[in-house]
Parts: sequence; C-alpha cells; structure tokens
Amino acid sequence: MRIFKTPGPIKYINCLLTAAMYFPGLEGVVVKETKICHIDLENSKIYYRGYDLEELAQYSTFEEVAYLLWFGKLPAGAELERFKAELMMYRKPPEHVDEAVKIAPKNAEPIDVLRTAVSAMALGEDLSDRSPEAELVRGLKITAAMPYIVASFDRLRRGSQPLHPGEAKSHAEYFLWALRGERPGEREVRALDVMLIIYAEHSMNNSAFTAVTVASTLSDMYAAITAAIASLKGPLHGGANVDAAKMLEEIGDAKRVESWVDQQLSRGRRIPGFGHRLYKKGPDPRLRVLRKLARDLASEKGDFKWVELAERLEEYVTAHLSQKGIYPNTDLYAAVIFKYLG
Ligand SMILES: CC(=O)SCCNC(=O)CCNC(=O)[C@H](O)C(C)(C)COP(=O)(O)OP(=O)(O)OC[C@H]1O[C@@H](n2cnc3c(N)ncnc32)[C@H](O)[C@@H]1OP(=O)(O)O
Ligand SMILES: O=C([O-])CC(=O)C(=O)O
Repeated sequence: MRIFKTPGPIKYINCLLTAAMYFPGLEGVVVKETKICHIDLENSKIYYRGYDLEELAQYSTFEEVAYLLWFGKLPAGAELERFKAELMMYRKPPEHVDEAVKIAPKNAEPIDVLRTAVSAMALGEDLSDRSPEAELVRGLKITAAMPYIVASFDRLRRGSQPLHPGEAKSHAEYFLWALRGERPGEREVRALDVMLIIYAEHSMNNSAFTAVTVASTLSDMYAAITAAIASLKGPLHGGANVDAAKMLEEIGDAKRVESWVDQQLSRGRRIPGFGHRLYKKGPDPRLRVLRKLARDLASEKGDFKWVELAERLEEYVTAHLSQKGIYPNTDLYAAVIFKYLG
C-alpha cells in the first residue's frame, strides 16, 4: 500500500515482482544449497552425501549414516566405535530432563514429551559457545538421549520404571530394549535400524526447514530441534505415521479397504500415508526398501495382516488418486513396520 502511494519506478517494479512471486508451499523456491541430500526425482533415487540410500539401507547402520551426514564421510577404523561410545555417554539426559519426563501427564502425546524434553536439555547448559563444533556436540547429545526419553515416557505411562540398557550395542537396540525391558531380537533391531536410516534425512522438508530457520537467527541447537519436532508432529508431516497406524487398526482387515477409503474420500478426508510434495509421478523411492522390510517382518512373525492391508490400500488408493499425483509415501509402510515391532 505504501509503495502505491509513492510509486517511484523501481519500487513499483519491485512491488509487482514481489506480488507475482508467491509460490504456494514454497513450490520451486530454493532456500538453501546442500551437499547432504540429493533427491533425483527423474530416476526415483535419494542420495545421502552422494551415497545411494538403498545401498546404505542394505549395507550400513544408523550410526554409520549419522556419522556420514554429520561429518561428510563414512567412519573409518576406530572412528565408528568412538562415535558409538560418545552416543552411549549421552544416553541418559540430565537429571532435570528425566524429572520433566516423570512428571508429564500419562495421557500426553509422546512427541509432545519429546519436544519438551529436548527444550529442557538447554536449561542449565552454558550455551555461550555457538561454534559449529559446540552445536554438533549438542546435536549428538540430543540424538543420543531421544531413545531413552521416548522409552522412559512409554514405560512410565504403562506403570513401569525407566530403564537404561547400558549394554545395548546400537541406537536401535537401545531404544527397543529401553522400551520393552528385555533384549530385542537381532532382526527386529535391524528393522528399526533400517527405518532410522530411511528417516534420517530428506532434504529441505518442513521440519528441516523449520530447524534451519531457527538456527539462522544464531539461536542454539536445542531451540532449532525443539522447533523441528513441533513441525514434525503435524499430521501432514511426521504425524502421518501415527495416523497411518490408527488407520490400519480402524480398517482391521484388507477386505474392508475399499469401503473405508470410499467413505473417507466421500467425506473429503485425506488418507494418511499418501501424497507428497515431491513425489507426484510415482511412489516415494524409499518404499522399495520398506515394502520388502515389511514383508520380511511379516514372514518372521508369521502374521501378514498389516502388510496385506497396506498393500491393498496402496493398490486401491493409487488406482483412485494417482491421476491427482497421489501415491503412497514412507509413512504408510513405516506404520506397518512399527506395528510389527510393537
Ligand atoms: C514423512 C512425511 O512427512 S511424508 C508426508 C506424510 N503426510 C501424509 O501422509 C498426510 C496426507 N498427505 C497430505 O496431506 C498431502 O499429500 C501432503 C501434505 C503430504 C502433500 O500435499 P501437497 O503436495 O501440497 O498436495 P495438496 O495439499 O495441494 O493436495 C493436492 C490434491 O490432492 C489431494 N490429496 C493430497 N493428499 C491426499 C491424501 N493423502 N488423500 C486424499 N487426497 C489427498 C488434496 O485434497 C488435493 O485435492 P484437490 O486438488 O481436489 O483439492
Ligand atoms: O520431505 C518431506 O516433505 C517429508 C518426508 O518425506 C520426510 O521428511 O521424510
């Protein structure tokens, strides 16, 4: 409005350009350059630091991938063991964070407890050193403590006490062990490990964008990750895997897929685990790994209910909505895998 009152020629052009440059959902707007992740839409491939994600999911571990994403190279020799030892050192968060988890109401959402706990991790720490090295240590502390925080809250709400399984050999094993109170089987640990690799990075998604926005004000890592978790919680982003799991339970049987989907669509509702800002011409590339992982877990358990339900959903929803560019995303099969992992 002000510009129209005094429309100097340059200001006026700027005003028109700005007005013309609104891209809903930031479609096509480049906000940052990154070497961390490359999504090749044409060939349906994802690369972490130049490595094919499908190969990482087959041959590496979450710890190796975390190291790769953070330091730009896979760990060599003793580096991996050192990195794992560092993670183990920070598994248990400071006492006041433990207390915050303990006093959280039992009906709280686990993601809200996690967001609050990560925010609380900033309290009492000297945050004056904002160098990349200091922030990386904070990132390591947050990553290391997340399994304990989430598992502790789940145990407390089920009436048990938190557990710190110090003998666990990996991030995935630590989480399942801390959650269940007993050592998990190797195949289950590997399934969660693959899920963690698959979810570790996806370029400038909503939560990463949020974290980068907060970090760009020179705020600290705890603040950036707290904000990222708040973004991730939304049912259009990470919260979709919770909704997809609820959907599997609600449908209950592959034979009910058609009627359930028809009803949801006729009410104008979205189907969780479908649709993606990037993948408009075919399914999410990560599904090639996850469909197989879900099938393997189903055979292992001798229970095909959840995987067959997801496969039927994939077939039916794709047949109905692919003309709109709607295909299954990672969260559909993540929900299946999480159901098999209990
Ligand atoms: C790890 C992750 O975060 S992956 C994403 C997880 N999120 C989900 O699974 C939630 C369900 N999906 C969605 O809400 C969306 O597909 C999003 C948010 C992921 C992507 O949205 P966008 O690409 O912006 O698509 P947009 O919102 O513009 O929808 C385009 C059309 O498809 C429809 N649509 C999009 N997703 C779905 C869905 N899951 N079910 C049914 N219809 C859908 C929309 O209603 C819209 O229809 P219209 O043109 O007739 O109005
Ligand atoms: O990229 C996105 O918008 C969401 C997603 O699939 C992810 O974060 O893994």
